[in-house]
Amino acid sequence: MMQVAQGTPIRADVRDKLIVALDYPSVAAAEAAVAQLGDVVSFYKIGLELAVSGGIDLAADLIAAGKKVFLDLKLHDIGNTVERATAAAAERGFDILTVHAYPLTMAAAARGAAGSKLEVLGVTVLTSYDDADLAATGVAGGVTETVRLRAGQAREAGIAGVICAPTDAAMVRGILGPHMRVVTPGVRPKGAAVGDQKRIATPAEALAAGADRIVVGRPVTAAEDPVAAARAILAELQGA
Ligand SMILES: O=C(O)c1cc(=O)[nH]c(=O)n1[C@@H]1O[C@H](COP(=O)(O)O)[C@@H](O)[C@H]1O
Repeated sequence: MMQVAQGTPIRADVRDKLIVALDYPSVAAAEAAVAQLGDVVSFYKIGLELAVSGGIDLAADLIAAGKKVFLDLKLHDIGNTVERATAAAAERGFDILTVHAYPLTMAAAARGAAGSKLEVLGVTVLTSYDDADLAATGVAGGVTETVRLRAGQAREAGIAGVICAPTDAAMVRGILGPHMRVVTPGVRPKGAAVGDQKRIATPAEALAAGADRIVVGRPVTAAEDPVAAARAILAELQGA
């Protein structure tokens, strides 16, 4: 990895590769984080905790401020419900929406997003799962086999791409080819607390394996200095 000197400006295309997960218990806490991160971060994720706490409406303010916004609801329901919820997310101007990578769910989301800029990403196997966790759900194959199957099904469904662990990214990139999206959570800078993640890699490793973007939560949001943490990750991505 090339070292990027401290203070080197981060290119806009590199900035968009870091998606910071706003996993906060209130809109006020999320707004404070966004204000603190300022121009350093250009892409945010609104996930379950913030959405349940009234955070979906925060997207309009973020979009008005020129940020990109990822709505992480990991939808999985009957086709009609998924299609309509996806169309509603597209209408609200989100850039990314997640669904679980089941064929009928992905196909319904593809219909809901048709004609919009919304990128639907299929969650293959959660980064907090290992082979034993997956087996406990009744899925027959291991993590690698299941990610391989679901990545192929995402391609068939005509959605924009997938969410996978950085440790799966090289295999997934091989299945999806150069034009579909590969987005990886489970990213930990060297020395960062791992928490409940099980299949992890560093920001530079994720990019080298073929990820377009990485999703990072606690290594930024729980850092003593979130701005410095985000800058360090961006410098690592720029040097990768
Ligand atoms: O869809 C996701 O974003 C997601 C999928 C996955 O397999 N694993 C995963 O951690 N995520 C999300 O990515 C973020 C990771 O947060 P940290 O572990 O704090 O970096 C959380 O908001 C998770 O909900």
